[in-house]
Amino acid sequence: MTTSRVSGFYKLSPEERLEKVAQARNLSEEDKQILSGAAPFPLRTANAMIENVVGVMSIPLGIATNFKINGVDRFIPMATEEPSVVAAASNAARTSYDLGGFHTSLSGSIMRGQIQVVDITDPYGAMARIYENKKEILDRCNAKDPTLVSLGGGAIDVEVHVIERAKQPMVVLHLLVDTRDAMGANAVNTMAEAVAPYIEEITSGRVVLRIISNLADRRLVRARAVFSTEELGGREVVDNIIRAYEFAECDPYRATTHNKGIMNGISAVVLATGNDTRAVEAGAHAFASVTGRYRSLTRWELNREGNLVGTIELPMAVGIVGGATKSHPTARLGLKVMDITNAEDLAGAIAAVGLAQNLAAMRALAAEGIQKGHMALHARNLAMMAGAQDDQIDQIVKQAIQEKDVRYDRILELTKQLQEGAVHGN
Ligand SMILES: CC(C)(COP(=O)([O-])OP(=O)([O-])OC[C@H]1O[C@@H](n2cnc3c(N)ncnc32)[C@H](O)[C@@H]1OP(=O)([O-])[O-])[C@@H](O)C(=O)NCCC(=O)NCCSC(=O)C[C@@](C)(O)CC(=O)[O-]
Ligand SMILES: NC(=O)C1=CN([C@@H]2O[C@H](COP(=O)(O)OP(=O)(O)OC[C@H]3O[C@@H](n4cnc5c(N)ncnc54)[C@H](OP(=O)(O)O)[C@@H]3O)[C@@H](O)[C@H]2O)C=CC1
Repeated sequence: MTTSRVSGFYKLSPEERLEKVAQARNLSEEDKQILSGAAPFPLRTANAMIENVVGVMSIPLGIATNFKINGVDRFIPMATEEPSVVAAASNAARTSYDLGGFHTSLSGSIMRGQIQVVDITDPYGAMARIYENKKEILDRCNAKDPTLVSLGGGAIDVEVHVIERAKQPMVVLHLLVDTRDAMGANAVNTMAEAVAPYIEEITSGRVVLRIISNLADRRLVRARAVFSTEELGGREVVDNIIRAYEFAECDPYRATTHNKGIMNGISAVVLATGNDTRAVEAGAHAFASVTGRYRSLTRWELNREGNLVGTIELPMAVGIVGGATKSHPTARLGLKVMDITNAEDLAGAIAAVGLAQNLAAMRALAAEGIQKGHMALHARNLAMMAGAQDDQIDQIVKQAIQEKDVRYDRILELTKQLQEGAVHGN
């Protein structure tokens, strides 16, 4: 892989950017057609993916630059409708590049399936009977997914919880399943449904729900990076970033927006790789409140050299097989662009983007304010809304930024002026 540290990538045309990525990653002509949207997403594929299909909806796909993750340079595909997100991620990653980039780890690839058992008279007796029959439970589950077992995964353990606060006590069996390179919801749900009649037999209770839990606390990803205080704008800016982080740690109103900023990056990569954005988002927000207080998913501190150290920790249930990861042609290429061939590296890359995204937003908030960078990029959107032609957008945006007036009204005026001028000029 050539370097991901590409200065001025954003100044190239979309075709030139694609060519750079294609050269670095050996993309074929067909790959390029798919990524650029020149090869339309087949309706037949869409119709096989969801129900009542009438068409497809396109979302822009950008490439974040400057990411070095565990010593490997990676281009990061991001699918998002929000301006300044890709720029921000690239901007923050840039300030960590020369200090070694991002380092990541994953606690495992274990998901939890929950089996809820009600109408039980002796919940603690039932709990004991489940543990006594653990081997048979796991064998029955694993018989349902020989592929997963052959890959070193499968059901590996059970946990039993008694919920006493319910109107009637209930027993909840957690099936712990190593889903390897798959997100695992279908695999886990299949096992949970298959084993439920046996659980009823053991417990003399009645099973109601049999479903995966999205609080994937046995699949925690962690990322760490050191960011250059000098490149972030100096000690005052960095001190303000730490104050901003402390604000999020202590106040749920701020923490929610802080974490939304993190998810700007995370959801964009999750979507670009065909993974389930809702599963990751639900897991992230639940994890942010497991202590009983909703808090930041990141932590920020200074190292001995006075540089900023950022860390992030959250559940990351993503796969490189299963779901839409292989059936969606662009998602498949998302992994190729990143040069990722296992779910662990994918989880690490997503966490790195979340960390960078958080820093970029906090730096802007703690220095010049978010609107300067964000609105300058949003202005292109506004110009298009105002009816500007492709060759008029740059001029209108430049003028609005110069005037420090990036509002739709003003951009509409500028667009009209330019278009009337062009008509009169004729
Ligand atoms: C927007 C920037 C990056 C400009 O920042 P800048 O200082 O004008 O950028 P620069 O010209 O000095 O360039 C620095 C690097 O940024 C990147 N970059 C620079 N411009 C572009 C561009 N047009 N397209 C793509 N990449 C760009 C690029 O990597 C470039 O490196 P180079 O290529 O020159 O070596 C900066 O102001 C920034 O990081 N802002 C933060 C924006 C942000 O966080 N947006 C998220 C949406 S707001 C939100 O939803 C979340 C929030 C804010 O509420 C969360 C929270 O509250 O915590
Ligand atoms: N609450 C939630 O989050 C829910 C999410 N979903 C959806 O479930 C989907 C994800 O489920 P998932 O189980 O991952 O998808 P799949 O069932 O499509 O894929 C998983 C299967 O792929 C096979 N496989 C092949 N290679 C590997 C490998 N290297 N590692 C692991 N498995 C491998 C396995 O066996 P085999 O070949 O036998 O299939 C495995 O069971 C997503 O679309 C998600 O939206 C569904 C319900 C609820």
